[in-house]
Amino acid sequence: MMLLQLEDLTVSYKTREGRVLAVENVSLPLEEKETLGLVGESGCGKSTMGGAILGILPRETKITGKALFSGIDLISMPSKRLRQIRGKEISMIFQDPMTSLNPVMKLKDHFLETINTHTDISKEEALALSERALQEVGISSNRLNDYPFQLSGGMRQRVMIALSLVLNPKLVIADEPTTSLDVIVQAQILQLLKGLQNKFKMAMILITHDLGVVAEAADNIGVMYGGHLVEYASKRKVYKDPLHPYTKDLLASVPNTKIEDRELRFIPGYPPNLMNPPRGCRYADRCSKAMKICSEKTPPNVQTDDGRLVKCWLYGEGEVK
Ligand SMILES: Nc1ncnc2c1ncn2[C@@H]1O[C@H](COP(=O)(O)OP(=O)(O)OP(=O)(O)O)[C@@H](O)[C@H]1O
Repeated sequence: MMLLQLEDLTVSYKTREGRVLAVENVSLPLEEKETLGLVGESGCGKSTMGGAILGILPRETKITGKALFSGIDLISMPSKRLRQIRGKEISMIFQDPMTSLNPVMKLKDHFLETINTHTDISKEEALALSERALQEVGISSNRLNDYPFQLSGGMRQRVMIALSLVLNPKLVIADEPTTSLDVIVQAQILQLLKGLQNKFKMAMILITHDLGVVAEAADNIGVMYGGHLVEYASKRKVYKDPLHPYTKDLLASVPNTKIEDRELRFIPGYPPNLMNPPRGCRYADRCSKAMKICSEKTPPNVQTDDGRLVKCWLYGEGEVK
């Protein structure tokens, strides 16, 4: 069943210098229990999409379009109702657990706060729930009396995961959950997340600039560039047969130990400034396949017969949106 459906999601930040069009006309589905990997270079709008779904962007941010969660639109929902959903049905894990954990609060108080916001169970029950959540992430329950600084980076991220799972959400949005960790800990955390996701049957949006992370964990992949969703497909199709020139270039720029004699390429140029985005395709000035129309008109969202989406003039008019 469909858990989340984004429809023409558009987000612009208000700044003193003008509007920043961080996300434009993004539509995509997310099924129950699915992992969607959202990838792209820094500044392409990935975190903004997560923030829009969670309703945690600055107040003056303009959001249009829909984010239908079990059929109910989160974007137009009153903030009080959204607060009830956030932390319970949809939870989040951020890159740096130190900024999300309160340094002067013991771990148990973090858990109690989350649980008390959403349920009216007794303190004993809440503590028992917290202990179980900690054990799920491989941390001994006697750590509940510790402060965040008493834990290593990897353990703090485990605590964040336990906190995000404690109320059994339907969706977890994980924004660069392993980026601040060293490689071995990264792999462990990713494995832990996948294991818990299977066990608790939740869906996950995994936001990352690291194609290695999504190769490991995602079912479907959304590739973002300059605020646009330029490609959306199953992981297998994205890796085996990418359609968008940006996806191809991105894959070619990833070191792959399995293909030893391949030449690694980097993508020359820079992503566009979203304060004043170029007309047409955002990738046109870096794209080796660019045609005249690419810098004149925004490409359509082309829906392929096998359920993929690509936003590129190379694939014709498609279903023009
Ligand atoms: N609070 C804000 N006010 C104004 N502009 C913002 C704000 N947050 C993000 N932006 C801008 O919105 C665009 C998208 O940023 P976003 O953080 O969503 O991208 P990202 O792909 O998640 O990148 P990163 O991985 O670096 O966080 C960027 O141009 C960024 O500068």
